[in-house]
Amino acid sequence: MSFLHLDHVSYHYFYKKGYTKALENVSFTVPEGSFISLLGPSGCGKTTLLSIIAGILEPSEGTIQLEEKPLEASKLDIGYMLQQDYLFPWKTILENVLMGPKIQKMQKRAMKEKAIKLLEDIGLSKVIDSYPQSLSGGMRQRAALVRTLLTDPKLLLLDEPFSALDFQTKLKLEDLVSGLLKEFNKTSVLVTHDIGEAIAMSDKIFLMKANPGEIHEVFEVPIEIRNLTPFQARKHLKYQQLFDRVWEELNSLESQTVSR
Ligand SMILES: Nc1ncnc2c1ncn2[C@@H]1O[C@H](COP(=O)(O)OP(=O)(O)OP(=O)(O)O)[C@@H](O)[C@H]1O
Repeated sequence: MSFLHLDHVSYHYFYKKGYTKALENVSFTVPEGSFISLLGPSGCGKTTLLSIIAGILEPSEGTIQLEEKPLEASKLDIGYMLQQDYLFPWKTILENVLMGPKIQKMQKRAMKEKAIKLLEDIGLSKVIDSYPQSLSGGMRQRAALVRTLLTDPKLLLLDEPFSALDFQTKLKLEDLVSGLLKEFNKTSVLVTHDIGEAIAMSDKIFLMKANPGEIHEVFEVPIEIRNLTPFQARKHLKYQQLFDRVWEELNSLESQTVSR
């Protein structure tokens, strides 16, 4: 079943004296339980596209369907994970993950138990009652992930969630997040600048180009890599081969953008 479907989506930002074609004719389908990445040079419309899927921006043209219903009619919960963790410094980790209007409306005791279990699973059992400022960047991002997963969204939108972390922490978190998303059969869309991350985590990569923002090429990640953890995937020969192909294409797109 097509879980998420975009049909000829365009988005234009208007100013007093003109407009920018941030997205032009973007169409693709994401099956349930799969993980796709949006990769491309700066300004190709990745964040705009994610905001449209989240329902924050309305497309200038085209339609979006979730579970075969128009996005605006869908009751589906969408989770968002960003580069910044947005934890409140005056609340403990447990209080932070239980924040949010949706969680507040749910059964308090059951949610608290679920939150503690998830925090334990993700290796944060010792810091449940600590404040965010005493945690490392990776721990804070793990807490933010728990907050996102707690409402049990079927669709997860990840906007460069690992880009502010050091390399080692990022690799560990990629494995953790990928494992959890597979276990709970989530459908995910990741925005990233990192080719390796896109290959190691995704089923498919949509390489975008700028001016106007379009899908330039779609790369299928070989099944041999998809069955591995992201860390193991990075050591596979097929990972290297795909890395080289995507690198070459991205480089040529970036040089076209610079020479404009
Ligand atoms: N609020 C805005 N007003 C006007 N133009 C905008 C606005 N936001 C983005 N744009 C323009 O739309 C285009 C796409 O921007 P977007 O931020 O979606 O790209 P991106 O691929 O996410 O970029 P980056 O990788 O640098 O984050 C760019 O040309 C950008 O300058």
